[in-house]
Amino acid sequence: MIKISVENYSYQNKEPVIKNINITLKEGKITSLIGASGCGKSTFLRVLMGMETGATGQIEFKNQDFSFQKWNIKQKLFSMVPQVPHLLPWKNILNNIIIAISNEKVTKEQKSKEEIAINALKVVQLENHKNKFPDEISLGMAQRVSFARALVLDTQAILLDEPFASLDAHTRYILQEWLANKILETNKYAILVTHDVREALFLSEEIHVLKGIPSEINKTFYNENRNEKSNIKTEKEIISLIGIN
Ligand SMILES: Nc1ncnc2c1ncn2[C@@H]1O[C@H](COP(=O)(O)OP(=O)(O)OP(=O)(O)O)[C@@H](O)[C@H]1O
Repeated sequence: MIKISVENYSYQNKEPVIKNINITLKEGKITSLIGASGCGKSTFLRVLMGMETGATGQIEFKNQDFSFQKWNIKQKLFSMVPQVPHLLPWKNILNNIIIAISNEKVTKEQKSKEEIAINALKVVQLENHKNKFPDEISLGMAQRVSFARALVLDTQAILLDEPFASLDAHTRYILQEWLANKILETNKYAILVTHDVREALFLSEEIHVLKGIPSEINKTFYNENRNEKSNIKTEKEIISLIGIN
């Protein structure tokens, strides 16, 4: 498991945005964070990515403690799938993946960066489209490239910042199922930030509802039967807790 504790984070000495968010990620499972717009969900992921510095708290993984004071963008624990794919329009799909590992060292025994990237494209079933450019593929395909870019880094955990929000219902459903299976098969850890209560109930076994600024965990739901359709009562309770900021 990965134990995460963000005690405090504020932007440029302003009021704190996050206060005492403690969560534990479990292998092969997706943990969801849900909360009103502006409550600090993306900030939380950015702190974990090392994109925002100055947070206090720590991360514990395999009996090793990592303090946020020493945390930075070069950490190998987390990679992120953002809300929109942010592909480089002048590079083809393959090179959009390769660039994600451009700073990684490839040892003699390892495969070439191209092979690593092609394997990631196979996982998202896009290897036949590797020579296409971002404007030649659909949004759903671009989002799969974005998943491949996170997978290629082979980090322990994947942070998902509303990755399905801009997709049509059909593509969203297919990618959601695919994602849940991938996390399970590869024994990775994952955090999903979403506004969509049904998505959280469909994909995750633990759902934390955040509230307030600075945001704190208001309530945690344990959703052991995540695939069951009988979640309407829980769905209504979560919606009533989210409120607005
Ligand atoms: N770069 C920044 N500098 C200063 N304040 C920021 C910055 N980014 C976000 N904030 C503030 O931090 C708070 C949390 O923002 P954040 O984007 O993390 O919320 P969120 O829960 O992800 O919102 P949404 O669901 O709308 O994406 C907000 O009050 C926002 O205005």
